Amino acid sequence: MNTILTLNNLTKKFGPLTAVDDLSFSIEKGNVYGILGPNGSGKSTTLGIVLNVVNKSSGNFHWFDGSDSTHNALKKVGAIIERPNFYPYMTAVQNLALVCKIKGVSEDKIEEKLEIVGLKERQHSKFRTFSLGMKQRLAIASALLNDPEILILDEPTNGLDPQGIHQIREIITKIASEGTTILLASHLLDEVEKVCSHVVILRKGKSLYTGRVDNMIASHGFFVLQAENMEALEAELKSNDAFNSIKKEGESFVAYLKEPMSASEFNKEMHTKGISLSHLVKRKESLEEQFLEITKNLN
Ligand SMILES: Nc1ncnc2c1ncn2[C@@H]1O[C@H](COP(=O)(O)OP(=O)(O)OP(=O)(O)O)[C@@H](O)[C@H]1O
Repeated sequence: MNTILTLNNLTKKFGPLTAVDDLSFSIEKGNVYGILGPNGSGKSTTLGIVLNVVNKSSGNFHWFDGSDSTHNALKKVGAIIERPNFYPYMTAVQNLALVCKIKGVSEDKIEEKLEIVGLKERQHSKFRTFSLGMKQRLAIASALLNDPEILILDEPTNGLDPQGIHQIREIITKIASEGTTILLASHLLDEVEKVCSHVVILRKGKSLYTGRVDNMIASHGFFVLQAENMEALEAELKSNDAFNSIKKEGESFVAYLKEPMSASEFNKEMHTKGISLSHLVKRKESLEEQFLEITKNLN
């Protein structure tokens, strides 16, 4: 049984607004999935539906092979879709012990899970003394207490400082490397590129792209370039992090972008580096245009 979650033509309407529009994708075991889209694109609503807190309007979804009720299947799912909510005057361990009682799982795992999220040393500190990043990490430990098949996170790094963001991303990567499937919603392209193997890009509730992140990155387009000084151009392209690869084609270099960049941006950058381009053409696949349209609203 390798499929964790399947969505078929899932749709959610709030009055006249279609928040999730005919969405279909599946989640396979062992991968890290990102649902990427700007605010209001339907990420949280999608998560809410599959977690049984929002009613769908049409379409369907099922967990695992579909033989269990959603209610039972969700016992194998760990999810954080709201701000972590623990008792401020209780310690990390005491809060997790309470979660174990509520979920009906053994307290044996508390130490191991605190270790995974880097909170073992602070296990006896009261929740109210925790930074936002620590609170988020405790929430992850809490969601892991029943050894779920899949961990679901809604905007896991929202509001955190750069160090907190880095820690959370490292923890997600570590949990995934140990075999837990992950589904996270994010409005940050950068986050999805860093953490996820697969992505569903949403705009206005519709999926624009579903597939591997590396295939998506390969479709940012490419520049066809010539310069007065081709050696200087080649050296610059080789050292420029914006490109996946470069190749010589006739009199030109072809440079494949790994991140969105317009021709005029690149031209300006070359100009400031003293490289005068005599030929600059950008070619892009249609996905890239869709992608840029989404990402211009991000960050
Ligand atoms: N309970 C509700 N009643 C009416 N409209 C809603 C409700 N919940 C969400 N919406 C609308 O559905 C659309 C999708 O919202 P959703 O929260 O799923 O998007 P999102 O991508 O998660 O964005 P954000 O990151 O801002 O939460 C938005 O236009 C939102 O205003």
